[in-house]
Amino acid sequence: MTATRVLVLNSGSSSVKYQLLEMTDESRLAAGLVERIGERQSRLTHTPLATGGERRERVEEFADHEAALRAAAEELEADGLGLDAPELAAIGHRVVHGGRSFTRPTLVDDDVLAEIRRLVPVAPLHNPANLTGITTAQVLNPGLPQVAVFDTTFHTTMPEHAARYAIDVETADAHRVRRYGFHGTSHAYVSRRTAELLGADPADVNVIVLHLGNGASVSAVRGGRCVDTSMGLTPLEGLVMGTRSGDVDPAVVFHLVRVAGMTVDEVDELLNKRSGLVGLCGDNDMREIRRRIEEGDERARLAFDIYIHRIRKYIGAYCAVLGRVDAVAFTAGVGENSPPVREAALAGLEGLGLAVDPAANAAEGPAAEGPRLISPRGARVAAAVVPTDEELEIAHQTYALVTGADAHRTA
Ligand SMILES: Nc1ncnc2c1ncn2[C@@H]1O[C@H](COP(=O)(O)OP(=O)(O)O)[C@@H](O)[C@H]1O
Ligand SMILES: CC(=O)OP(=O)(O)O
Ligand SMILES: [Mg+2]
Repeated sequence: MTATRVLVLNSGSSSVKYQLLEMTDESRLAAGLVERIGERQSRLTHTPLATGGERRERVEEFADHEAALRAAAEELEADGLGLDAPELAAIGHRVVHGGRSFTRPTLVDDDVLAEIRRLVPVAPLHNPANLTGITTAQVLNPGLPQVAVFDTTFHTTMPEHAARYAIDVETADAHRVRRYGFHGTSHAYVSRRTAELLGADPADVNVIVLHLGNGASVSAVRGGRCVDTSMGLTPLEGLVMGTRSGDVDPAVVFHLVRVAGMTVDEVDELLNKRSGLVGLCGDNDMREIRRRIEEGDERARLAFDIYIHRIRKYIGAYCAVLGRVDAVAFTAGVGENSPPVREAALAGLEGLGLAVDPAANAAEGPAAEGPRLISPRGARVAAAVVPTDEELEIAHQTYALVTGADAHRTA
């Protein structure tokens, strides 16, 4: 029997998303999510898509990522899709930080694991979870190929003038301090799909991709290659995010340590977990923030305005970086689902050739599924909503590596 299936694991700081894909037709056989890992009431939801069965839910304590993955494996097993099924060709893992070591998807061995572990200090919320995903899967099926697909890979094409910080070169190099960028799998996939939406070859298209999820980043993509992105040494730089501050004057850190008496770890926690939208208004879910704004809540309004202002600054900056922009693409949880964010991000930018068609932007139901344009006919720069699919992209990369096939093109 030929093994044509790939299991994809996307382990986040407190959640694991997984999907089992049949690569011959790109169908999804099962999908699931374990949330609130480490809390008393973790929740697993599992949808057995192959059988058309009912969605199942388990609310219980999953103390860590290993427990969460074992539970996910049990659910797959219950559908006859366990990790020892002969149809399974490999497991593809999202790994957030690959430093400069990994410029392509990589088959995991002990050296690869050691390198991912070495990078934990620059992705403390993400790489430990990714490592646990790999080591747990290795225990569950020791013979199965495990492939690491890195968030940083797509950004390794950034030129030195975009990737370097203007700090002493020897110090920076000694400690590998530079801009790496993240969400690369999403930026790669969405920029390619945007070119397809325009009916153009990705090599001929310049795109600004706005990945607006809980973590958020923007990239400037010229002819299919990343030339700049907003995240840096770690996923903290750039846009205002759900709980992360994005750009601040680095002296804020010295000030809080010297004047407020905080420890470096406390400042780290402040900027990563108690800042961004949650720090500004107490909520990080854009739906809730919009609801509060409708009720006249001033703190929610200001948080929204700060969030949008930062996005607009990056759009302007990346117009200058690219020189010619063909499209601005919105993706991820907020980018795909929030018409007010898209409208506010592009309002008044006609001078840059950007505009939003209100009806297309607000469309709901079947008209709002899949990649679509939201700019008016004849706009100089296309504005688009292009749903990301990190899992499909990771599955492609993984399958290509283990079968020796070409990873693309996707549908
Ligand atoms: N219908 C919606 N309207 C507005 N925002 C939404 C909607 N659905 C999801 N979101 C936003 O998307 C975020 C999650 O985005 P997602 O890309 O799934 O993030 P992550 O992968 O980082 O967990 C939520 O926190 C919420 O702010
Ligand atoms: C790198 C990063 O920020 O990832 P996420 O959005 O999944 O937190
Ligand atoms: Mg995400």
